[in-house]
Amino acid sequence: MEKNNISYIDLDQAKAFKALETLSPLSLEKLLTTSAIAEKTAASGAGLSYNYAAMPVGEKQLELLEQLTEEMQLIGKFRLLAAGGVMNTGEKRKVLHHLCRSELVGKVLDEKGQDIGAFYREQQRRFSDFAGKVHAGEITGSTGKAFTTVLQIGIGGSDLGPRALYLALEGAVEAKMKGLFISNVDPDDAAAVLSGIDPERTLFILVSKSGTTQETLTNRDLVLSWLESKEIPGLKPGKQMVAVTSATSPLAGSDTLLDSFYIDDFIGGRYSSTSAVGGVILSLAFGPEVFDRLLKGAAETDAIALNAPFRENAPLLDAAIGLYLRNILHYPVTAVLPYSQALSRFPAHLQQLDMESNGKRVNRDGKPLGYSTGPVVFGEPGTNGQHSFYQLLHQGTDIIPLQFVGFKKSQRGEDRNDEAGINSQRKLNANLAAQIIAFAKGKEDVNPNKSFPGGRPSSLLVGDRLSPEVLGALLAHFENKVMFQGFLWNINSFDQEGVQLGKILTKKLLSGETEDQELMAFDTLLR
Ligand SMILES: O=P(O)(O)OC[C@H]1O[C@H](O)[C@H](O)[C@@H](O)[C@@H]1O
Repeated sequence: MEKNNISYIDLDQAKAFKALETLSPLSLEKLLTTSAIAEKTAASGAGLSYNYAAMPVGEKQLELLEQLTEEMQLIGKFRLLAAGGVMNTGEKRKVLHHLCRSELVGKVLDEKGQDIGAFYREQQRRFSDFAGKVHAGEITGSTGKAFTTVLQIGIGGSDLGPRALYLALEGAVEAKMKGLFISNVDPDDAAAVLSGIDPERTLFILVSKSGTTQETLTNRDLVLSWLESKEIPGLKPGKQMVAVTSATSPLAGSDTLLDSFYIDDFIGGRYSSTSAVGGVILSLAFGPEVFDRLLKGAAETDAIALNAPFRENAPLLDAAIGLYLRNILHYPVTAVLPYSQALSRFPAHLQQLDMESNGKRVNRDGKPLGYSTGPVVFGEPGTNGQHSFYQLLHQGTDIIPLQFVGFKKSQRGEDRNDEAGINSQRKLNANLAAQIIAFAKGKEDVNPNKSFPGGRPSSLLVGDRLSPEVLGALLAHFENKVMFQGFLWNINSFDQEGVQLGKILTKKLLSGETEDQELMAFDTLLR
């Protein structure tokens, strides 16, 4: 037992988990009733609700899952994390992305006694003030023209979350600036984006927490050279750019740039969308007040995740049921299917959030695990996915649990009734409801090729409309679900050693230091 009365045991040592393993699986068809649909629901933030009536868990499973969350002390671990506990055991760091939204359990001080939350709020005040001055024309491009476009240069957590949130907000609120993104080191990415912008009116945001990421530094240099190449009188490339980085990075304190905004090492890349990493572009593109609304929604979900009892705690329930699917029913894959085109890049963000957090094979102390951990995550918006991979989901040989997301209203409210008086939003959600039932119940047919096995589980997160608050809640729902599952697997969800080897081999190859014959042979194929 460590201090704070928190103990860390592997999942397969938990009594409740062993008891879960003894239960026989339940028939989804028997569990799925209209009363279950009415009752098996829990709240997340900003009015989001999580329905798990089409998941294969009955009363006994839910009781044992609740016991498991208590035995593994999930809430105590969350409280410890939010209070500044060193929960990133691989890098010996605190994990403080929640602090960007609220002081969930009060102030958090660093080793020098500084208030870390105050630092985050000061940075938010700075970039909010900066955005206001850009919108007012008080801050312009180096040739005196107003900025109309904001272009983020970053990759991984410095791109996926911010890009997903930008696209999700485009239809929710009036944009003040056009947002664009360059991430891949593939020169065609930058060339395609740069071909469509006005260099004098584009503000570049260079985002790299470490300040050392090869793709981002390469694209920074490419953009600065591109600006130089335009030979526009008076244009100073560095003064068309701001940086977002950690105070310890080589990019910190650059005086060649227009300004810099900071995060610290306690904000992990895939958890950084509610820090300056997402906040600068979202405040410039939509206004600081919109970013504030997003933070408010996320804070509501954080509070539910920390304080609500199990059956009323959507992130905790979602995490526990996901554990059951992964470690009792042994499903290695899950799909997140948002029935909202605005969330087109949200599954891509969740791939990094979930798979980079929980794609681990040793526990938080480095001991190899004897059970499965993070699932493969994929997804596309509905209804498009129905015309792509739903064949496998319905009639394939493997069961893939599904996580649907839906909204009662469209964002823009621009719709049309057809001759039967049915509008597009109604058709979108009728498809969603129909898919849940088709997956769960299936359909028998004398022709095996036309029969649907059913028994394919799904959950549904539903909100009224995808507003900034609901988007913040959705983001925090999955961040907290991933965190809780990491606690259940007793792993460190907050470092990412698995991405280092590829980088090392690339660096050796490019510097001519490698002696790996096979690596050089493949490199030759590509030159
Ligand atoms: O923000 P940066 O330091 O440039 O890192 C960008 C990304 O690259 C790393 O390889 C990690 O896998 C990600 O977690 C991180 O978000």
